Amino acid sequence: MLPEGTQKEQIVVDLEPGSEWRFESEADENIAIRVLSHEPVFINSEELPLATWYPIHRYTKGAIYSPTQARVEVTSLPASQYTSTSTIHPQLLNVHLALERTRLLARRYLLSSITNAEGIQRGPRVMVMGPPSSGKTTIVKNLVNLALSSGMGWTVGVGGLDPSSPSNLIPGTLSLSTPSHPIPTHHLAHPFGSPPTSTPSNTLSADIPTIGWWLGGLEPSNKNAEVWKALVDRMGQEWNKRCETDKTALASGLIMDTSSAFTNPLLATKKDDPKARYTLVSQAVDAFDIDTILVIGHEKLHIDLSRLPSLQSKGVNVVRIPKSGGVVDLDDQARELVHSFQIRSYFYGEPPLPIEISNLMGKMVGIDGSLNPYSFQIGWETLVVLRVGEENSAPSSALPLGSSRTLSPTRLTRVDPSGPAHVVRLLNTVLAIVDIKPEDRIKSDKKPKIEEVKTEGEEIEGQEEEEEEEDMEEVPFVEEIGTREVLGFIVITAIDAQKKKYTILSPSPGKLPSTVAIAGSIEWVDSA
Ligand SMILES: Nc1ncnc2c1ncn2[C@@H]1O[C@H](COP(=O)(O)OP(=O)(O)OP(=O)(O)O)[C@@H](O)[C@H]1O
Repeated sequence: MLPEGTQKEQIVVDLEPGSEWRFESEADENIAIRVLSHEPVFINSEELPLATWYPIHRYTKGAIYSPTQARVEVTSLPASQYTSTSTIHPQLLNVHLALERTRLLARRYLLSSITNAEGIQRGPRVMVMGPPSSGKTTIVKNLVNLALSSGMGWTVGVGGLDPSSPSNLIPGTLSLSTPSHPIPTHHLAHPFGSPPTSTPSNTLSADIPTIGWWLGGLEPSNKNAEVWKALVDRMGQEWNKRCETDKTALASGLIMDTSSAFTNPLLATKKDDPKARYTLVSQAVDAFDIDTILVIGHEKLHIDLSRLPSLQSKGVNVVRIPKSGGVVDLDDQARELVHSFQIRSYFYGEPPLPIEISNLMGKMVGIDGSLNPYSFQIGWETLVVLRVGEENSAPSSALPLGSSRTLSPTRLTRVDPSGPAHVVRLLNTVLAIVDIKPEDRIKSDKKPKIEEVKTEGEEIEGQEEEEEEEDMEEVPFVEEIGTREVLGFIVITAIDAQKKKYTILSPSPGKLPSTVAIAGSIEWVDSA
């Protein structure tokens, strides 16, 4: 706080027409921005409100774009900041206008049966591809925000096929969300807004309905390719189901972020079809009926995809757009930090406004509230922890000579916490909770013990008295539950091997919606 009577010097950034002010805020740099002039100014195509402070939390990287001459005030200048007139906004606007035209024609067809020369009957379905740190997420966000700001009432679907930068859930998840208002860029936790499950309703970013599917890893690989395919198929079915009943969603279309692993032509190529290329790209195109692929920068990828027979036969339009000069190359440490932030804000809600910003004079945009996560103990036998996929089964070399594996690639393995290796592996593990219906149970003599979870850290009644030891190896559920949409996430924060109990962190109090959880390779330790 400044001593009374001292006037803090006003810091003003003047923006030339068509320029952007780029910033990278560091660990101790929380800033706020407000627009002083009457011309519109945008952050990732979300218009900043006039004369209202817009907070930007530490570690955020981004750019403020102004199509005309404009002035913004900042509370302090981050160490790394500059203005540039080389922006890709005009190209993004061109792409947006083409998509908007498709949406309008689709809506006329769907609502009034007015046909068009091109035979457009539904909105655009776009997939954005590019190498790591090429600006994929930023471009998706801009295109979504441009559509949501158009005043046409679109409800564009946002597909997250990049589990390392999940649209608005936890790293390791594939997601589908349908925002109805422009998505803000005030912190790096949720690039596409916060899921309603983790944040109370508010005025700025939350309340974005989101469905998630758990890969449990940060990218598709040859090892998890079959699980990935099953998840993507399910996502595609979900999207198509929605479009069958919701004409606005069908006309609004879908914009999809993808993993940078998609740029690897040999990803998921199998020995029995060695010539197959971009297998997972073709599969995603099929699952979502994608009609346009935007390739950022990468010339070879653009040519490869333009010539790919599976895409050519479907008439997929492959368009190359330039990479923004402002995109920041994120190293492993920065990525880990983002993941940790994302998981933390899933449980604790949006970070509170830093003191240096919350004390500002003048209007401030509405911000999300924090959450009160909840910790409790649950018995090993009560919480059934499973893993999905071949990765978790014994290596082929361990099989008897001459025999080959006939196991399903999406098979379930139950984690037996009594094995010392498992206990160590489960500590700090993020688990996805899956819904179990009565018909998912495989009938067996020994029934799985699925209990109600008691809250407030109480003992789970009756557990100690249980005489018959359950077979911890047995998976009492159909395989399909492993690739089902998830209900939420928990973290195992401690393990008591003597009492055979896990301590669990859950985003909200009350009993768990299900006691069947899927583990992956995502871990989290709260270091905030
Ligand atoms: N024009 C810009 N000015 C400043 N920063 C930018 C600009 N465009 C993107 N960034 C920042 O660069 C970083 C990387 O961009 P982004 O996350 O969009 O890339 P990506 O290709 O999706 O990355 P990933 O490899 O994680 O999938 C992000 O922090 C983003 O905010």
